[in-house]
Amino acid sequence: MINIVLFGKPGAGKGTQAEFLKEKYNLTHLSTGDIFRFNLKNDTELGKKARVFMDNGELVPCEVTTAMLIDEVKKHPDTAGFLFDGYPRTLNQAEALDKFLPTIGSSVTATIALEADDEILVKRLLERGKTSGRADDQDEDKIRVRYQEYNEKTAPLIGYYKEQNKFYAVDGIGTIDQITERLTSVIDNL
Ligand SMILES: Nc1ncnc2c1ncn2[C@@H]1O[C@H](COP(=O)(O)OP(=O)(O)O)[C@@H](O)[C@H]1O
Repeated sequence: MINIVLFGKPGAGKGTQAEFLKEKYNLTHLSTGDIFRFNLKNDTELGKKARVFMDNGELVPCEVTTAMLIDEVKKHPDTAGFLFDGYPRTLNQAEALDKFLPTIGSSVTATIALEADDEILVKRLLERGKTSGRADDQDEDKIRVRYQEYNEKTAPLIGYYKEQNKFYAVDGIGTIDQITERLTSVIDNL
């Protein structure tokens, strides 16, 4: 089983690249943002718990997120592997994943970061906000909160995965194809 964590700041292109990678490597794509948005739209219990955090650009509490992620993983017992997109986003979540995956005989294979400059990303998100209908993409203040969350809570994961020799970074600026190419060359050499 191959498990890839796609890592990057909001707007770095994780979702776009995940669409290509999941086809190429036959992976199950789990996007916590997409799962939360689905639950928000359908007004589920989970959606009710997540809404206020998401609308403000804050992270949803780890207990809620991890329980949801584990449930999703368990729905795919026969998969060739997972492409985690948006999870883990805190050290607590990374540790939870490292505890859980061995219970299904697996582990994180690699974490690959899409790197890009904040100012470019903020512009991309505001552009996306015009068509995506995502409340968290339409307001620059909320976008800034997401970057603050990233810097405080998510950036420390780089060190966590480097210590395990599982961290790779690729340049996230270029055409979609160029970036897919960079990601596949990392994965093919794992
Ligand atoms: N692993 C996570 N832990 C906590 N909250 C999360 C997680 N993944 C997604 N969320 C919530 O969903 C929102 C949108 O997620 P996502 O679409 O991945 O955002 P982004 O475009 O900012 O990368 C986040 O701002 C956060 O509120």
